[in-house]
Amino acid sequence: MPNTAVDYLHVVAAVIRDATGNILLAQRPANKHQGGKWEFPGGKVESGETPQQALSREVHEELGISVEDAAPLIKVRYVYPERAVLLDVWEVTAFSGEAHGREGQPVAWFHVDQLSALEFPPANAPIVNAARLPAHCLITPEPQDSTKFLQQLVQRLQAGVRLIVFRAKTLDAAGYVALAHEVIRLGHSFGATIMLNSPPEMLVQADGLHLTSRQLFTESAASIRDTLLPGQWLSASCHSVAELQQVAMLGADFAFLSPVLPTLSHPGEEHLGWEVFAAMVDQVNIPVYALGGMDAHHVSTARHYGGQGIAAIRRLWDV
Ligand SMILES: Nc1nc2c([nH]c(=O)n2[C@H]2C[C@H](O)[C@@H](COP(=O)(O)OP(=O)(O)OP(=O)(O)O)O2)c(=O)[nH]1
Ligand SMILES: [Mg+2]
Repeated sequence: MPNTAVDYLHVVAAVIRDATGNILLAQRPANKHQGGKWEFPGGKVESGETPQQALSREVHEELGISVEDAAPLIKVRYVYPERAVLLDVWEVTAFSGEAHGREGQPVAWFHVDQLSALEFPPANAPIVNAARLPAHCLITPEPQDSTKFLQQLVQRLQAGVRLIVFRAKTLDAAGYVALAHEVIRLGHSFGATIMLNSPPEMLVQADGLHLTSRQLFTESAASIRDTLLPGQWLSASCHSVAELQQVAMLGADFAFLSPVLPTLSHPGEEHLGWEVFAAMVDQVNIPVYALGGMDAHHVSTARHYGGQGIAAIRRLWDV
C-alpha cells in the first residue's frame, strides 16, 4: 500500500528488449546502494525532467544507447531502511546504438526465463514479474464441446497467446481434470503459461493458480502461496482496492481488475473507466491486467493507465 506520508525518491528504470525478446541488465557498482545486484538500468529523475526524459538521459549515460520507443510498464513503491523509492519502470522496445557499460559496470542480455535466478534489489520482484508476463491474457470461455474447444485453443496459441487462465465452471471435477490435462499439454508445447482455478491434483502440472475474488478472504487463502511449487504463479480476480491489496498481501504475482469498460455479458453493469482503473492500480505494487470490455487493441491504453495489459474472454477467443 503506498504510504503518502513517505517522501519517495523518483527513479526511472528501463526494461530494454532486443528483437529476440532478451532483456538488458546492468550490475550495480559495489559502492552504491544495493551494490553488486542486477538492476534495470536507470536512475533518479532530476528536477524539471519528465520521467520519459529522465529515462532517455539515464539510459544514454549508462549504456550509450538512444531510446526511440518506450511505454510505461509498472510503478513500484518500496521503503528501504536508507531511503524510499518509487521505481517508475518503462519498457523500451526500440533503441539505436550498441549497448555497453559506460560507467564500467558489467551489462548483459538475458533470456526472460533466466531473470528469476538472478539477484536483484528486494524492490524488484514485481518488476521481474511484469517483465516476464505478456501484455495479453486469455481467460477461456465455458467449453461446450471439448474437441472444438481444443482446436480453438491451438489457434489462439498459434496466434501468439502465451498466458491462459483455464476456467470451466460447468464441468464436473473429472471433466475439468481431463480437459485441463490437454490444455496444459497443448499450452506447454507452445511455451505458454497455463493457470488453473483448481483442483489440486492437476496443479502440479500447471504453471499456477488463479483465485476468484470470492476466494481471497477465505481462511485457506492466507496460506495458499505455501501450497504452490517454487516458480508457480499465483493470480486473482479483483473488483476493488481492498481486493487488490489482499491479493498483494497474499504474495500473489498479478491480478485482474474489472469491469474496466462495459461488457457484452453484463451490458447495464457499472464499470470503472480508465481513470479509476489507474487510481486503483496505483495503490498496489503488482502487475494488473484490465478486464471487462477489452480486446487486443486496448493494450497500449491499459499500459498508459498503469496496467500490465489486457485480459479477455470472448474477444481474445473468437478472433
Ligand atoms: N536503476 C535502478 N534502481 C533501482 C532498481 N531497483 C532498486 O531498488 N533501485 C534503487 C536503488 C537506488 O536506491 C535507486 C536508484 O538510484 P541510483 O543511485 O542508482 O541513481 P542514479 O543512476 O541516478 O545514480 P547516481 O547518478 O546518483 O550515482 O533505486 C533497479 O532495478 N534499477
Ligand atoms: Mg543508475
